[in-house]
Amino acid sequence: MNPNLHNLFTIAQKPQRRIIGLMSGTSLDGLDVALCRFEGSGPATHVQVERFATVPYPEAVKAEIRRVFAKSTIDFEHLCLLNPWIALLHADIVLDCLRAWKIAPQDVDCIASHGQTVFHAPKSQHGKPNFPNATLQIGDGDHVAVRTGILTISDFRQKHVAAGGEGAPLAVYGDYLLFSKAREDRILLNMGGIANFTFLPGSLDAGAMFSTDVGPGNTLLDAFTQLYFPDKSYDAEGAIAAQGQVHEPLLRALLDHPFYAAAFPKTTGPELFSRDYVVQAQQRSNSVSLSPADLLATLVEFSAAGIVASIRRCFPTSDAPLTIYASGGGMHNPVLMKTLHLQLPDCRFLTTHDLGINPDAKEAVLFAVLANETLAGSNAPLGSSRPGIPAVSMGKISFAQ
Ligand SMILES: Nc1ncnc2c1ncn2[C@@H]1O[C@H](COP(=O)(O)OP(=O)(O)OP(=O)(O)O)[C@@H](O)[C@H]1O
Ligand SMILES: CC(=O)N[C@H]1[C@@H]2OC[C@@H](O2)[C@@H](O)[C@@H]1O[C@H](C)C(=O)O
Repeated sequence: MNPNLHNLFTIAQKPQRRIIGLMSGTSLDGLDVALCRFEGSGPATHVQVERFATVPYPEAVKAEIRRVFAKSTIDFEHLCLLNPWIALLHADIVLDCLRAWKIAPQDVDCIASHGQTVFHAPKSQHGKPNFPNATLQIGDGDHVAVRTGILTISDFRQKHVAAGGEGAPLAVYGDYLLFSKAREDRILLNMGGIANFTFLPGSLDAGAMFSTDVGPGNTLLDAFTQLYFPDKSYDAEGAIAAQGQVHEPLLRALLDHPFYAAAFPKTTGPELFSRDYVVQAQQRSNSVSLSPADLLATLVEFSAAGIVASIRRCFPTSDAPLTIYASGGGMHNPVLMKTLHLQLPDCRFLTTHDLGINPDAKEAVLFAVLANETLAGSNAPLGSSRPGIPAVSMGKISFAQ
């Protein structure tokens, strides 16, 4: 047998596995690195996050990624160069973390590498009838594996698309395995660049659960903060937005898009929710000369409105109090959180910390869960398939040798 396959077989059969989950999201703030210890798989998955770090990207790295990120016209050579460059950057960050944590690479069984999304194009967004759903993540897995010497599973989204999904959100698979609870309906709300949520029914019925994007989380807040305040990458604590007033006509114009009426599950990205999107809404609502504070206040309200409307669509009346477990950078924005509290007064807000997972680490952990399933789980982590949520295992395997 090829020794690589023998090694894979051995890892798959171990009672415990150490997997590093890597996530670099749409905010381009840095790489999340979660060292996880797994026991079991499927509904019997038990995960402990042994170490976690967010390693911020230097401005120069952000600038390189921004040259291709969510743009329909790019320098193609630059995209080609970024594919291995990002992989090597991520590999070196892993090696640095392991050194700092005093853990040898040989003591890690696998890296689960999301890579960097550079373009997301579900059919609903690209609108070209002869082309399928598509999404592109770069940061080649072979480069991560060879540089670190650690077996790497990467490029998780392509199988989802190939099997009928939009390539996102993949959170539903991990959320179901880690956070479902009998007799308790749960919402797992992640507020990254894009906001999404997973509904986990207390019935544990795999056919009833789903996750969906709901619109922008922080992406527009970051984009306009960076435009007006070039020395800031985001509006820390919502300090600028807190000084502004919501402009209602602009808010209505922002919400006037077919994405909001489309059925669940659905996905989106900064390709749609861009500066242009806001400028066009400003033109339609005669609000082009809004102050930065009023614009940011309106954009916070816009993010909150997408989240609230989607949750209300699932739960128009709240017979029993619904618990929302928040994660992602938006939970650190008090203005956004206050708006959500006000508009969902019947919901109880906790964070995934209350479920044993650091909310900043959650997405990186979810990719480690997907890798654990690919190694040791079944072919169908959810046990049943529903439109847009195919029952498939995900990720491509790269051997280190
Ligand atoms: N203290 C804070 N105050 C306000 N906003 C914050 C704070 N901390 C983080 N954020 C916001 O969270 C963002 C980062 O969130 P996160 O890391 O969850 O995004 P991501 O994983 O890149 O996105 P996605 O989940 O869409 O891929 C920052 O860019 C910023 O907008
Ligand atoms: C194409 C892509 O990278 N989508 C991300 C993005 O960031 C948040 C939201 O948009 C979500 O759909 C997805 O990531 C999470 C981790 C997911 O797949 O569940």
